[in-house]
Amino acid sequence: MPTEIMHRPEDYDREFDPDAYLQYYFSKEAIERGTRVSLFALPVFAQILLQTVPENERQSLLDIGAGPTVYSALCFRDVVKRVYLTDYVNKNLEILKEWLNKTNPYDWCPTIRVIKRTEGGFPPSDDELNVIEEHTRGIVKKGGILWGNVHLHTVVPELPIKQVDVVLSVFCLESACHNFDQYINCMKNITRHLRPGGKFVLGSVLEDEAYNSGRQKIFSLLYLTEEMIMRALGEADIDLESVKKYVLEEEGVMFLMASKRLQ
Ligand SMILES: C[S@@+](CC[C@H](N)C(=O)[O-])C[C@H]1O[C@@H](n2cnc3c(N)ncnc32)[C@H](O)[C@@H]1O
Repeated sequence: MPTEIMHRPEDYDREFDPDAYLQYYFSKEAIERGTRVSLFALPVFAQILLQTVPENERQSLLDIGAGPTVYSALCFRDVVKRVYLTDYVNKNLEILKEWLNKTNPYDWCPTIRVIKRTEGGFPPSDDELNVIEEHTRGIVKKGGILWGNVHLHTVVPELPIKQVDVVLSVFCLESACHNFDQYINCMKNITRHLRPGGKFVLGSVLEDEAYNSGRQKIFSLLYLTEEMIMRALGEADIDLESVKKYVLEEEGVMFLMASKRLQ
């Protein structure tokens, strides 16, 4: 048996394959094989924001480490007016731009169907799916597709700090960090974009050290416990009393939403 190569955080630009990732996690077959837990958690958080935050306080959302995926924008399409999708890997940004310009054949309808199922109501028609995707394109056009690096003080250099209403990051930090000190630092970097009182949404793998990014290309993960993540959030000005979290032990993931402290 060949030994699998373990890719490291510094290998993303060279080794991450957006097509393999989408195929493995978001193709019709993958979605039917086992639903992505993100597609359960994010619509629930979106609904909470819709019901509890006044419209003028939820104008913008920044997804850090979106990869080639647009599901965050799909889930929050009725919550905010502008979505910024960002990633470190230029190949991912190219796929996102192709989606925006409708030149990428990738089919997001299976994902939208699952999001709609979580949201409740009747199964959507094909026309409804198209309307949802078009509306989502509109809010990403108002925001943008931008490069970012969680190791930078200003993660997305084109965006000012302390301005965004909702910062979201799913399965990114544990991919990008070698050790816990780096993780804490990156957590501070990403929440710096959030305005005081803004909402932070995090999806994280728990207690694992590697994942398959598609076609058996394995990347390392920083081993994290729930306690470590809470400690990092506390150091990054997140109000720990405000944390609403879902821990899915079987899946080895945690999703949470919390507020940034007012000062
Ligand atoms: C496991 S994928 C998650 C993608 C997407 N958020 C999702 O939920 O499917 C990890 C992502 O983190 C990005 N990433 C890795 N290092 C990064 C860094 N230093 N700064 C920003 N993003 C990074 C990768 O390019 C990749 O898109």
